[in-house]
Order: sequence, then structure tokens, then C-alpha cells
Amino acid sequence: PVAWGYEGDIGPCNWHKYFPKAGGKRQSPIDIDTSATQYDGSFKPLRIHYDSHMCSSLTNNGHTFCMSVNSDQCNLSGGPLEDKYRLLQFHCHWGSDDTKGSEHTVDGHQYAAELHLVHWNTDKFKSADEAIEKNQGIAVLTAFIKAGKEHRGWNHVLSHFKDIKKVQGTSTVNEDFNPKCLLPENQTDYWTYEGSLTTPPCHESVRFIIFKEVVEVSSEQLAQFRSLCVCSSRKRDTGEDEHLVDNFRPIQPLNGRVVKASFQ
Ligand SMILES: NS(=O)(=O)c1c(F)cccc1F
Ligand SMILES: [Zn+2]
Repeated sequence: PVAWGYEGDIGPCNWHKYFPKAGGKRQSPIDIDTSATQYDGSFKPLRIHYDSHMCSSLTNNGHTFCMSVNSDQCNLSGGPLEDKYRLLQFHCHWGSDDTKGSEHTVDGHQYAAELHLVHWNTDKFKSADEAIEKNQGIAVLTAFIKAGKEHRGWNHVLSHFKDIKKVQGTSTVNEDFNPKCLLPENQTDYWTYEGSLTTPPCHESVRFIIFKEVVEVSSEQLAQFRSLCVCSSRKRDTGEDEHLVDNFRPIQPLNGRVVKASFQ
């Protein structure tokens, strides 16, 4: 597999050389210009049904932490979606300090982090691996994160980080945890548009659903995201681990796409 990252020769500006879709016309993330969004009154209510009895495993894949979920009881439908989607995994993107880290921006404002709950279309496809390459294959519920008060729900995830500090570290999470607690209270106001995976191979298969309400976590909790190591924890010549930070892709051209809003 081709190595890719967020800086230097293997950074986002060169992804298209080995991952041609990264140079496509409907790439993500984008800036949401709220003055140009279009209200769509036809959206049904979003239906987010997650159970909490799903065992899952938390992995440091060298680009982010990823909580894989293998429960066929965690489903998403409604809103702008025509089909039913099943939760596959969730992960985040963050920065080296609280002033940057989200992938999408709102009127040019970048948040400290961004949560992605990745779902695949179980009505149209037989597997997530198939869906991830196909139009309408993936739906990503997205919440912006800013520094503020502590978020107790996140501690259920962060408590496992000591086991995954190193790349390819994996920890089994069996506790009674429902990822729905990571979403904002207001789940009726969101923006949505058609885009791509924000990491290579950048397949143009993603419907993004981005909540307007921002979730707060404490600065200390954000610092725990940054505690993950990106290298195989070999000591850099400076003798210290290289931490996993600024794992957000720069915003991409809108190319005439219209961002719809579920609210006026
Ligand atoms: N960042 S993202 O949510 O677009 C994303 C996916 F949807 C799927 C796989 C990896 C990944 F990073
Ligand atoms: Zn993501």
C-alpha cells in the first residue's frame, strides 16, 4: 500500500499522484458558506438508532483513532437519505492546538476537532468494502468539537487511549457505550452535501450530514487526542515520539455543488 500523510511529500497536495480520485470534482472537506446554503423543506426527520450493547474495538491506524462497531442494530436513515445505512466506525480529526483541527469549516471558521460517524448503505450494497467505493455508498454524520466544558461521554473512549498510543495499537471496548451520546442535542439542524472520503483513496461516495450545533469537550480531553503517536513509536532523532496531530485535509473546491440546509 502507498504511504500517505498530512505533511511533506506524502501530504494532501500530492495525494492525487497515487490516489487519482483525490483530484476529483466532488472532494471533501469544504467550507460551508452559510449565505449560499439552500433550505430543503423536503427532508424527513433523521432517524439515528444506535444500541449500546455492541462490542467494538479501538485502533490507532496511524492517521486517527478508529472505533469500529460491529452491530447490525446501529442504523441511520431519513433526512436526505433514500436508503438505510449501518454504522461501521467512528473517528475524529484534530489539530496541534485548540485553534485548528476540523476538516469542514463554517464561514471560514475552523473548529478544534471534527467527529465522523461512518455508515454504509445496506439497502444497495452487500458489504462496506463495496459501498465505500460507490456513489451513495457512505453517509457520515459529522459534529464539530470545540474546547469548553468536559464531555463525560468522551471519557468512555479516551479511557482506552493508553492502550492505543502506538500505531496499530488495538483495545477491545465492551462497556455499555452508545456513540449517540457524542452527538449534539439538536439533531434537526444540519447541512448536507455530496462529497468524498477525506483520506486516500478519497472515493466520491460520501453524503455528509453536518450538525450545526457544536459539541464541547475540555481542553484536557482534546490534549488526549494529541497524545496518540503516529510513528511506529520509533524515537525520532530528537529522542521523542512524533504525535498524531493536524490530521485534517485542507478544504477542497466546491465546483458548483450546493450545500443544503435542513433549517431556515
Ligand atoms: N474521513 S471520512 O469520514 O471521510 C472516512 C470515511 F468516510 C471512511 C473511511 C475513512 C475515512 F477517513
Ligand atoms: Zn473522517
